[in-house]
Order: sequence, then structure tokens, then C-alpha cells
Amino acid sequence: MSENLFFSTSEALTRVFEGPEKLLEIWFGPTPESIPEISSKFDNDLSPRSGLRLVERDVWDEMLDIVKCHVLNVVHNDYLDAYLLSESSMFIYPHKIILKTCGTTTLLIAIPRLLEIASEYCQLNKVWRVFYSRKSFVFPEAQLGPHKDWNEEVKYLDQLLENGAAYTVGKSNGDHCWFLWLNSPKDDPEPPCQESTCPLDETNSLLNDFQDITIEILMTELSSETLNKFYYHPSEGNSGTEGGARVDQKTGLRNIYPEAQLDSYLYEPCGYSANGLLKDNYFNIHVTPEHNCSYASFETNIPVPVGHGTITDVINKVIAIFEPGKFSVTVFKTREDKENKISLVASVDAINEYSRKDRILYEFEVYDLIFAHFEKNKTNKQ
Ligand SMILES: C[S@+](CC[C@H](N)C(=O)[O-])C[C@H]1O[C@@H](n2cnc3c(N)ncnc32)[C@H](O)[C@@H]1O
Repeated sequence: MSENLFFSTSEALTRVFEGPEKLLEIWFGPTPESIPEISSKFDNDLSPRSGLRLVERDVWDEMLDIVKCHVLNVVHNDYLDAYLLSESSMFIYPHKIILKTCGTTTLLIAIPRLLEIASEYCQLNKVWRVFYSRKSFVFPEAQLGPHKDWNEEVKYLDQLLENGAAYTVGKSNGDHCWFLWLNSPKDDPEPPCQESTCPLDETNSLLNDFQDITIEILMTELSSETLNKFYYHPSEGNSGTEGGARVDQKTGLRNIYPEAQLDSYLYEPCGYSANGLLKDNYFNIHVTPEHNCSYASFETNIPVPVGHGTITDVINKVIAIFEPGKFSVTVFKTREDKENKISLVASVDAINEYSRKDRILYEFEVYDLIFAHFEKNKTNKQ
């Protein structure tokens, strides 16, 4: 069968898949050093492990059964474990877990088991912070349990965790609405004042040097040329990990962070996922190339100085590969001083060939959040 024939089968054209992910972060402390040191051991390749990284694989497998997804591959370095999942990614640090799942997975339902695992195996009995976010679904009616509706998800989280706050960010009657639930611990030391220019509490050494950033780029309406690159073409070789590595090269994804350890996967008949590790940071890329619901996401916690052009550079590199018709960017960053905050906001100002439709800044207790949405300019091509 020729590649074009494969690509244009009615099955490939009519398949639908809910690409937009549910993203959950549970932190038991701000840093690996902030959690109780219960024990550490050495795994086969002698890298030291502590906290959540001591949990055995079969325990995670059983937790992921609740979510309705499974592990495809695992890579690790000295700092974290990166699980590539049938529906996206999981990253395990000693002090936090990041679980991102798409399709009709039931992510929130796994929280009670996750908290139990942390307590049972790591003596992590107290949650420091939880973040849950997602973009609006394309097919909300296909979702299960609390995921059918944002209010249901909020109700579920509020029953499980204290001190939560829920936000609907962006145009709620458009297709790019973004939802966020986050909490703050009741006994988190208060910053000295609520002014946005205030430095974090100088007496609070736990938070003083605490730096964290998460950048997400959520893209829809990818160009047809792009979509084709994320289909499995049997004449090119195998799918799976081998196919993933081929896609990394031919799309340029390999060059976003050339020095990173990359674990990628090409699905049949289409679809792609990748986890990347760079020292104590990660990134992940997921692609749903079905023509009628195309979607790609990029997420990273690799530090980017807020100075001139840097977050913008990451955005430009990523959208050059996917050529989306529309995309939203979220940047969650530990609170900035006034000057850096201006740079942060400016970093999602203008993107070539796109018009910015939204830009919103939230100032939370420890974090700033910037959300922006862009749409490709129409060309006069007939
Ligand atoms: C898991 S991947 C990436 C999901 C990610 N959330 C995204 O950005 O779309 C989803 C893509 O892989 C395809 N796919 C093929 N086999 C799959 C499988 N067994 N499980 C999940 N997705 C599969 C889906 O149709 C979809 O195009």
C-alpha cells in the first residue's frame, strides 16, 4: 500500500481523539531536600534515590490502572524518572509528581491512591501544593466521571484537598478556555506584604530561593504538512520507540533541546509522544494528528530567564515545527519583581504571523501566571 493511500484511508480521516490533556502536579515540598529523608537506596545503575522515587514500578502501574492508561517506557537520570504513558506522561521527583493524561482518562480519581502511596511508601503525609489544569475539551461529552464538566472537577478536588481556588482563564465562550485549580497550604508562611513588588518573605528560607517555572504551549489546527509527519508510514520502518526517534529527526523536535535525553514514541496509525530530560528538568511533547481534531502540546520546567526574548524564543521554536492555526501559552513562574514581571508579560506579546487575542496576568501568592492566546493571520492566498 502506498504511503498516500495509507494516509488518506477513511479511517485515518474520521478518527477522533481528545488530545488536550489533564495536568496534575502534587508537591510534597518545594525541593527534594525539604522532604523527610526516610531512606535512600541505589538502583541497578547506582543512581541515588529518595522520596517518591523509591516507589516500585508495580505500585505506579496499579495507580495508573485507576487513571486508565499504562506505561510504554521509562527513562531516568540522577534527579527524576520520566514515564512515557499510553496517554501522555508522568514525571517522578523525590518531592513531587507530575501526571499528564489525555483521551478519556480519569486522572483526578487517582488522587486518593496517589496520596496513599506517598504516605505508605515515603512517609509523605502532608501535601504542600497541588495544581490541576486543562484546556477546554473538544469532546466533553465523551469524558468520564468528574471530567465531564469543570464544576464537577472543582467539586471533586474541593472535597479531597483543602484551601483550593478555581479559575476559568481566557474566553469562556471560545475554544481556548483554560481551567486551573490550585491550593496553598494553610500553614505556608505568609509573604510580608501582598504588593506585587514585594520580595518573598526574607525570613522564610524554605521559599526564599525557591524558583520554578512551567511553560505550556497548547496548539490546535496544525498544518497538513505537519500532520503527515506524525502518521506511521510502514515503508519508513517500525513504529514505537524507533519510529519516535525518526520523527524527532524529520520534524526538528530533536533540536529544541539538542543536549537532552529524549524518549519518543510513534503510534499506529498515528500519534506521537516524547519525554525529555535535561539535568533536573523535563519537557514533554504530545501530538494528535487526526485531521478533524489536530492538537499538539509542549510543556517544560526548564528554567528560562525572563530577560529579553527568551520565553518568546521557546515559543517560536515550537510553533515553527507545528505551524498551528491557534495556540495558547501559559507560563507559571515563581513571583517576579516588577522589572522581571514586565519582561515576563512582554515575552508573550507579539509572535510573527499571529495575532494575540488574549493576554491575562494572575498574581498568586508565590507564583505569577501569564496566559496568552494567538491565532494565525489570514493570508490573501486564493
Ligand atoms: C497519546 S498520543 C498524544 C496525546 C496527547 N495528549 C496530545 O497532545 O494529543 C495521542 C495520539 O496517539 C494516537 N494513538 C494511537 N494509538 C493510541 C493508543 N493506544 N493510546 C493512545 N493514543 C493512541 C491517538 O489517536 C492520538 O492521535
